[in-house]
Amino acid sequence: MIHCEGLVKIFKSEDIEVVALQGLNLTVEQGEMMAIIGNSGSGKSTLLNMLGGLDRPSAGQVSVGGWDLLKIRDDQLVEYKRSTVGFVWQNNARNLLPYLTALENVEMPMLLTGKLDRNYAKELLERVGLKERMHNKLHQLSGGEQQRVAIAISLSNRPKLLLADEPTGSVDTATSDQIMQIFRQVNRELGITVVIVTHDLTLAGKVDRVVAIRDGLTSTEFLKRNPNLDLAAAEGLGGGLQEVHEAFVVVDRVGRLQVPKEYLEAVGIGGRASMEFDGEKIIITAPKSLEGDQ
Ligand SMILES: Nc1ncnc2c1ncn2[C@@H]1O[C@H](COP(=O)(O)OP(=O)(O)OP(=O)(O)O)[C@@H](O)[C@H]1O
Repeated sequence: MIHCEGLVKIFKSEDIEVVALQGLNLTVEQGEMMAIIGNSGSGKSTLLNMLGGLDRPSAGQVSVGGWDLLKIRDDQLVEYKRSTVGFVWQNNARNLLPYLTALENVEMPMLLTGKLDRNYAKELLERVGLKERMHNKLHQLSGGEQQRVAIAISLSNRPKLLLADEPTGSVDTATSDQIMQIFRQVNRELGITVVIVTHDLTLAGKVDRVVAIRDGLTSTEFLKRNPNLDLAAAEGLGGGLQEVHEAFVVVDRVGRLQVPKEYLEAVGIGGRASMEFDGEKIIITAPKSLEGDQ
């Protein structure tokens, strides 16, 4: 569904250049539900904006569902956004119109694309558990309910890919669980690929695969130890990333990998390292010739 290779995004202003993505590789299979984690400034939102067609990459390869997002023309980009992706943000005010009802809010993007389907809009609101509230105005709904309307809106164009940027950032734990359950259902029942960007490690513990981004590159990948483990069981384990997942370092096609800074500092590696292969393990140490200087 998603394929990024050597993806680069550079922001340029007057005389400053920020390299937000430095050659990022990422593959997401159709029908996957996965999370992307990383510290503030690591490039998560930049990546999501590229995938959502909200911003253009500077270089590298990025394709989503057969669309080449580097070469895509502006008119094709409009079609891509209409037909392929749905977006959920932390700040749902960006998606919603307060003076309209929940149902009218879901119908609005359908009206704009000339594809009004009231029954489908109602079905989506039922899917997110708002059957009884669909005729309420937005300001009569709680923050969590509004976020669920935002999810229904993101599905109104029948996307193949749902992108969520900190979707539970401003709701309580119970609502956050409810939202994750909705994502899981949408993923399983409608076959929509779901990519969630988050800081929240307990949230990340509830998906099958987590990819960590550091300095605009994928660094570590966490895979669920037991893919059959359901959400409730994962919660019983604390739902944390380490309990549920096993961590792997990401090695790209040409053999590059990121060694965590703490490890490098602990063994005193600066600009160079020695590497040995003992037939089984690859051992990276501080350069032999410099050992005396450490
Ligand atoms: N429009 C922009 N112009 C200039 N620099 C930008 C722009 N957008 C992002 N950046 C820079 O790119 C880098 C990555 O930012 P990004 O927002 O993708 O990080 P993030 O991981 O999503 O962070 P957060 O979790 O705080 O949202 C940061 O150094 C940021 O300052």
